[in-house]
Amino acid sequence: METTTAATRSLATEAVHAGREDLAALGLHAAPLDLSTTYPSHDSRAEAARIDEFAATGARPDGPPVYSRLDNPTVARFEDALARLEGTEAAVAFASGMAALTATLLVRASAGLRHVVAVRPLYGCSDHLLTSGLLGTEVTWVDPGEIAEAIRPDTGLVMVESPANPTLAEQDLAAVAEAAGSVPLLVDNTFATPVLQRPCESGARLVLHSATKYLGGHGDVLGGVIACDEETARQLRQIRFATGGVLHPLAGYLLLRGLSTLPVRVRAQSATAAELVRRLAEDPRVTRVHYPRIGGAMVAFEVAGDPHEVISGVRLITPAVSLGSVDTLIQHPGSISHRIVPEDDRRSGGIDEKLLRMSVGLEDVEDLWRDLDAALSGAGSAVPAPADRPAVPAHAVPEPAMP
Ligand code: MET
Repeated sequence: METTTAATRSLATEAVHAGREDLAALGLHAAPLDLSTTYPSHDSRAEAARIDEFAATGARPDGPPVYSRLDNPTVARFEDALARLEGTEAAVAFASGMAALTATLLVRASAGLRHVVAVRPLYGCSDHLLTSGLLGTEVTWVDPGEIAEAIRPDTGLVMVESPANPTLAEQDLAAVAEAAGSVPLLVDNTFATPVLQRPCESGARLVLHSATKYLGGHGDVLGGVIACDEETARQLRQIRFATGGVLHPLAGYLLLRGLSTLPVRVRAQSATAAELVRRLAEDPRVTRVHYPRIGGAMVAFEVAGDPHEVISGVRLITPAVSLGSVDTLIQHPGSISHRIVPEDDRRSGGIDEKLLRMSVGLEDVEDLWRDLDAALSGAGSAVPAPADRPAVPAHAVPEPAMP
């Protein structure tokens, strides 16, 4: 049931082996980290030919690399592994998820297809990039049922995020792909990860990840990636070379390592999230809980009281934007992740001002619940801000008991 269409090996096996098949033959166990920005060659005729070939096709150059804005072997390992997990022919990595989305929009706009049809909510900065028209694109925001009728001759992309940031609203991806017809569908799969959902199996042509989140998994690497067919990957590589939004090789190294534990992290974090959802749903201090049918480690909930008091009250849970790390994070989308989206647009995307978004980590569920329970009661709301705080240990909340 976990097999990908591209291989007979299970997802768990691919997570630890994909992108590393040549290591034993190289006499290596861990993937090498190649930090070279440039590569020596006495054969400039051959280098010229490789550059010509890349400019003409966007295919990954054969032979020795030329320059790291064009191609990097460590990043390529991460790309190969992610493509395998998503069941796509290729993947192209970028400096961030926003760089990945930018490159996708530029690929389509450079073909004269500047119009995008999109469904709210999306991650706040994705919404902003489309709404602002910063890249010369134009967006039509629609309900899922209106996609087909919104498509125009110059529509280059249909975009959805499912489960969506921050409400966890889900789309029927097969129905959306059907409605998109011949227009490529881009699905932001950051929240689900390929462990829970592989959008290309439902007809999506491109899958976007903020690799910063679950793929990296430890809150210490910024990156983005598009998984897609090789023809699209070639266009994305050409845009990446021209605009320079490359992933750093150290980030590529960390992301490849992060993929090894992605299936176990997602499963363990999802089990804890499901238990927290059960408790939140029964709690009178919580007016609504959002949790997707496919599961996952993201939980969103609306509180009866002041959501800012919950943020100020957590002690074990980190009050910070971002998600997908081994530790639990909580944030107020109206103030941070979706602040850049105008309030009316937030509302039309179902983002209530009482909504909190929590990314559940690998801590013990009882420790998390104790912290959340205290924060919901406003127990920590009287604690002064760090600058005014007397010299007490930062971890005044008891350390989690070890089993
Ligand atoms: C800069 S705000 C958001 C970062 C991240 N994409 C999130 O949704 O948390």
